[in-house]
Amino acid sequence: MTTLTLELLTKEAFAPFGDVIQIDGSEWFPINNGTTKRYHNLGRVEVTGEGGLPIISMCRGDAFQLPVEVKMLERHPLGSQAFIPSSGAPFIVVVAPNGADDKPDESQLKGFIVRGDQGVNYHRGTWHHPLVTLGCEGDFIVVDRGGPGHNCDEVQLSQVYLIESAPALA
Ligand SMILES: NC(=O)N[C@@H](O)C(=O)O
Ligand code: NI
Repeated sequence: MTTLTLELLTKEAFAPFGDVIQIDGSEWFPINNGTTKRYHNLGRVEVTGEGGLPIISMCRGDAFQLPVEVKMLERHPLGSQAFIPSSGAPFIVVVAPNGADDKPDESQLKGFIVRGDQGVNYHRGTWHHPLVTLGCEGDFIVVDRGGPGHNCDEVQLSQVYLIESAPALA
């Protein structure tokens, strides 16, 4: 068993894996006669494959408590997948680049603690752990691919990675 240390989520650190959907630090322009700030194009929705279409869903994640065991990762080969908190719950994101064997490169496994005002948009094919809402139940808006075809590869990791702590959230 190996300890996985979480880091705070930043756009830069997450860039190889996807987009960070947040207002803080993002550019905006005025719309609606100046009464609304539009934070435009914070994430790229990708949909491929015959009959695929972008859909909007919601998820209610159970409250996980530390320590959290990471035993598997998944990826969606046909589309991106975004999780945007709608109830302000923090969550844990675990990602890995693809390895030469077309499985997660565990040597580059990364874990992030995500504030309840940050969302993530996994690029198509990014290896990630399913939703882990931390400390309380959490509601999320999910934007991903609907339609026919196989769109979820799951892989058991070579060992269990243990998340025992998380940095304090600002
Ligand atoms: N399938 C689904 O809605 N969620 C998972 O893909 C996940 O990443 O949590
Ligand atoms: Ni997923």
